[in-house]
Amino acid sequence: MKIIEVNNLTKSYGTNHVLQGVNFHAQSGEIIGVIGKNGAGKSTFLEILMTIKQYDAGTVIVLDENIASLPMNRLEQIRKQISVVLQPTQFYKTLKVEELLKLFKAYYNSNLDIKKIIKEFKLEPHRKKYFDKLSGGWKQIVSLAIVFLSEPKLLILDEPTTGLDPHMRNMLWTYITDYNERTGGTVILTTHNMDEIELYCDKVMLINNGMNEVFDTTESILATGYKSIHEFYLKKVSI
Ligand SMILES: Nc1ncnc2c1ncn2[C@@H]1O[C@H](COP(=O)(O)OP(=O)(O)OP(=O)(O)O)[C@@H](O)[C@H]1O
Repeated sequence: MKIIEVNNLTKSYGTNHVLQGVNFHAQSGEIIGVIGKNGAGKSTFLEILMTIKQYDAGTVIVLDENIASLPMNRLEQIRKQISVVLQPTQFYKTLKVEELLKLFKAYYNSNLDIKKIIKEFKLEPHRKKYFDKLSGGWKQIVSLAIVFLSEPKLLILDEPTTGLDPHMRNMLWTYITDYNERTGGTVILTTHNMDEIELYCDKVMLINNGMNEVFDTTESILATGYKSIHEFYLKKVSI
């Protein structure tokens, strides 16, 4: 199955030509990091893959379907197989963490054990707290725990580790890699943390000047002589 295939993708906001011919593909089971400087177009690219943002030209195939020509009911079926990190909303104010997880477990018809999720995401001390009263990092952790409840085929995460302390980052990556090994699910994410790309991603796409300047395995990039992905990034991208 073609999880994702993107050819010659372009997207402009007025005269700001953000994506100018991006080519990208993701196979089942891959973990791919999308990198680039602030404003490079990473979130725009991910939102197009999530099928929530219009694009100007090119082909975008998600889970074997060309999303340009799909009727709304088919698009909805595709969206059900994709998980994205939910933004905290007003709606969560009235719910405690455990209640929220139970609600989404029912919504996703998930077989996962809430107690296990609470343990794995280190949420025991917070399970009876109102979501709204949590710190930003813990809200992020709860949002991520909800994402995994759906056991998606394709997981799209925009800067999932931003704002998390080192232990929580480590926990999240353990969970992502475990999910990936267990279910064969594909993960596409953005991060500004090059160590995470080097440690955990199979492939990396660098968006620079609107193009996928590099799209390769982290191993191949390092084999060309860079000491680290961090060094690769600094040498490739100018301020
Ligand atoms: N809805 C929008 N309307 C107009 N311009 C937008 C819109 N969304 C994004 N942009 C612009 O498109 C460019 C790319 O933004 P995007 O958020 O995709 O970049 P990014 O690589 O994710 O950046 P960052 O690393 O800072 O999060 C920026 O110049 C931004 O100002």
